[in-house]
Amino acid sequence: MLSLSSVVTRYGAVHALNGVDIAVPEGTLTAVLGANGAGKTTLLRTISGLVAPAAGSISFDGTEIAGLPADRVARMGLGHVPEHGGVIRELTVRENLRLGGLWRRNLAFDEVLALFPPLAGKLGRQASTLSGGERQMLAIGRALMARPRVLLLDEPSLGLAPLVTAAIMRVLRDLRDRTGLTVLLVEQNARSALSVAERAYVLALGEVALAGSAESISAEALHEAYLGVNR
Ligand SMILES: Nc1ncnc2c1ncn2[C@@H]1O[C@H](COP(=O)(O)OP(=O)(O)OP(=O)(O)O)[C@@H](O)[C@H]1O
Repeated sequence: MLSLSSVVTRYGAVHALNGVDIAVPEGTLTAVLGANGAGKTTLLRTISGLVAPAAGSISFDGTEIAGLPADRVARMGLGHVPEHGGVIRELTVRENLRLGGLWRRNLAFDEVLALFPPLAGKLGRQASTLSGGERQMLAIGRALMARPRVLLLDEPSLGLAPLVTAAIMRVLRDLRDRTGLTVLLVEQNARSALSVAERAYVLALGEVALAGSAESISAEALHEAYLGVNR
């Protein structure tokens, strides 16, 4: 459904992505792991049109989307939850959710609240008063309001306690299982991501250092790929 081929993204002289090939099959949860600076955020920003790749191809449902503006990519059905969620703290939970579905007639309000019960009782609360976990739920909920076909998630576990992270991962798994949503999950928290993903890629210095089914990626191989051993 979504596939990247030989994608290169540069910031000036820095090659943040250096010829990346990644395939995200429809209805699956694919994880991209890697250390700080490996290129994970750049990968999602390149897919969603926030930065244009210098080379390579990104195909979404057979359409070439590399370099298209972010609003067009979003309307095609790619929802992006940025690092730290991008929730607007001054707005209420309800207002944040409404913003996510602004250009959709058929809002997914009740479905989103059913997925994240803690938000249902706090619709009138300012987002700044939420806990870290609730804010991440709101960020994911806001992206779901636009009824995306693919959800791109940038480190949803960042700064969250293990139990809260586990709850978020369960929601992602349920979404995939019940609605067939396709998810590309970028994480430093390899253990959490591998517990719900079918396939995983490990990025190191802008390149895919390791790829395979989630079960096939051993702790040792992960460690080596993170540390750049044998490179
Ligand atoms: N706007 C920018 N200008 C210049 N260099 C950048 C910019 N954004 C990222 N980089 C560099 O590109 C490389 C990849 O960064 P990126 O943020 O994609 O990695 P990451 O894996 O998401 O790391 P993190 O987990 O810290 O967010 C790093 O070397 C980073 O310093």
